Amino acid sequence: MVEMQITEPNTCFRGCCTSEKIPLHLPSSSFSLLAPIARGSESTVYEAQLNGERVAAKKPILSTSEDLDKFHYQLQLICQLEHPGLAELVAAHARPPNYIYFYQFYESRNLADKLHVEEWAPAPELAVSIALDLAKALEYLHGLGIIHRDIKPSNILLDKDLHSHLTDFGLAAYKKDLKKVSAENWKSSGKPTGGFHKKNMVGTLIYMAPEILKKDVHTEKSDVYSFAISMNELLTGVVPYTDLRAEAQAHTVLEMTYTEQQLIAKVVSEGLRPVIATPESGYPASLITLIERCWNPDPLSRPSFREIVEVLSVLHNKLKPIPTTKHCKSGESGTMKVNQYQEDVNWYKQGEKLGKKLEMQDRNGEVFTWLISSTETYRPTLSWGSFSTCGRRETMEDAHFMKPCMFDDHDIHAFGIFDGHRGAAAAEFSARAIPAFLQNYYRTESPSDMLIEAFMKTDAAFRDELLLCRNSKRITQKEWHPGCTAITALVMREKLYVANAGDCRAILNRAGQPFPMSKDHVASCADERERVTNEGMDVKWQVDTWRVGPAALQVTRSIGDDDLKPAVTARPEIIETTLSSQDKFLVMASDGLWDVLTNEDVISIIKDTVKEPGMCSKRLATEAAERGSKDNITVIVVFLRPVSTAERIY
Ligand SMILES: Nc1ncnc2c1ncn2[C@@H]1O[C@H](COP(=O)(O)OP(=O)(O)OP(=O)(O)O)[C@@H](O)[C@H]1O
Ligand SMILES: [Mn+2]
Ligand SMILES: [Mn+2]
Repeated sequence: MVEMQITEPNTCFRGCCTSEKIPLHLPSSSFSLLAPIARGSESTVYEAQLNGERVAAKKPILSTSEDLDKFHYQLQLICQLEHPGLAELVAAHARPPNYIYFYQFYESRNLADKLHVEEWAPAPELAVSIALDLAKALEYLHGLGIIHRDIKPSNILLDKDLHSHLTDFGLAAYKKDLKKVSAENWKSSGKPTGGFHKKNMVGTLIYMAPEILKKDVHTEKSDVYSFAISMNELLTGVVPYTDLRAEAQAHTVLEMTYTEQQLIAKVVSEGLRPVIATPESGYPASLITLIERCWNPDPLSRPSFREIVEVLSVLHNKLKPIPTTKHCKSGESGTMKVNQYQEDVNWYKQGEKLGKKLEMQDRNGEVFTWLISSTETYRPTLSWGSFSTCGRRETMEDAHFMKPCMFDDHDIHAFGIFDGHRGAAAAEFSARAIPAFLQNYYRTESPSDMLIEAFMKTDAAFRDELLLCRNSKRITQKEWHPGCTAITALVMREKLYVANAGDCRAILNRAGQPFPMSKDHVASCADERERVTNEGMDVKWQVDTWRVGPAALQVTRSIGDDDLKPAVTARPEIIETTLSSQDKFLVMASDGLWDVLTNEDVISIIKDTVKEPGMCSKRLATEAAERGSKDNITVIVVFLRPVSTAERIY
């Protein structure tokens, strides 16, 4: 216990904080900060010496006068507290230039580290006694009219006898002061621990009551909810939702992941809760029932801490010590590590190899009439460029190709974008195979047929190749079914054909207006949903949208995805049009762009960008990333009219 000398007048710099117990200003010689223990977004906690004793020094980052006001508010509040279940403030320094809280040092770390770093599994009677300590402390706080607002295992400190002490009063406030706070204010004032700071969001979010996630005002009952989530974590040893949550985003494919937004939605509207402790683990049913009551969606149905203390006290008296059991660690869920399945397959190369095979086939010198120059007089003048970025994703699964002057003809050009899911394999393969097929399928009836053939044949070839690799054990994972969406534009003299399967998109700037050259094939589109269902594949609303089959694919057409064939077809939809001088440029992109930019946005962004297709592509991708796109982004811009040098140079 640290014995403190108090120098009068014992107040903070402003004179608003007073205490009879602890000093509020200290000679600088009396303390020294040693190593930092924890760095939060709003404060750093140090191991420190105060008059020769070991303490924890919490130094908040105070950069605005608001922060200073908050410090004084918090200090006044903490000075009122005295309870064995709360971390004990032994001194404070509340004068410039130093604003520091000094707490008694609790040596057995915080409950989160204890559970997840140390993998500590307390015997049931110890877990119940920790819960009881905590419930008593909260009953005490609520009795003073104070709401803690940040109950979570990392704010529960254990002393050497494993008694718990609630700390971190950074968000604690008198209930009377909270009433007036509007949702908006709260959102910004609760920035650091309150969790609306993106970086820290998840850690705290999972303890927040549904009404808080809906931005209602905190009440005692929201503390009850956070208490329940924390106690269940103590009983199970599992971080809430880690069985569901993983790093990757549920995007085109739902890879068992829950993004933050989706988690909120589920907790709020579907009553999702962490997996609850089971009676087999040695906990009495009444404790499990109590937790369920405490995380009831309706705050009014949750018990008060007075009642919780009653129930826990009875339990505590009843529980006989039983041997400790080791927690079962939650499994490595989530992101598929595709690279582990396929070590030495280069899918670009596989696609190229296919092209070589096709070239060797006999062409017979046959040329179809549609390949012969038409009599139309209009000819677009093309210039093209592309840009692609991994964006915020860890892996790049987009691929593309640009093939000008096909068939050695200056008036025939092709461009394609492929957006992979469940790995990049299908996208990389298709980016080489599609142009190869186009080169070799001119004996079809029409350019549209040629495009359809190219897609269908590429899909078949890719799935064959995958099977081959599986049989030769170059791919070890049986249940790996990579796929990609695909879009390909073919400019043939004055004609433009766009083949699309999936959710990439192409638009023309026609007379200044966006002119769609493709339709998104996603399960949220009723026609597509019906088509897939008729093919005998389930389409269900999952997490955030309609999704296809067990793989929960968001798109309804793709190359690959052999677990979903034939319902998720590779057959593209073709849109064709005749180009005229009205048509300024074509923009094609993967959904990473269209997720955040409308067709109109795209047209207007190019309008004020240097008229160089590569730069336009880059500008669009950058803009999309800035607007929050979380996906890979690939853009191809094709100007269809001569661009003046003045504009090019800018
Ligand atoms: N009195 C103490 N004794 C030992 N360790 C402490 C003490 N106070 C804090 N810590 C350690 O520092 C960590 C952060 O403390 P605290 O929650 O008060 O800071 P914070 O900056 O508000 O954190 P947060 O990121 O939750 O907002 C605790 O989880 C604990 O590991
Ligand atoms: Mn904390
Ligand atoms: Mn905090």
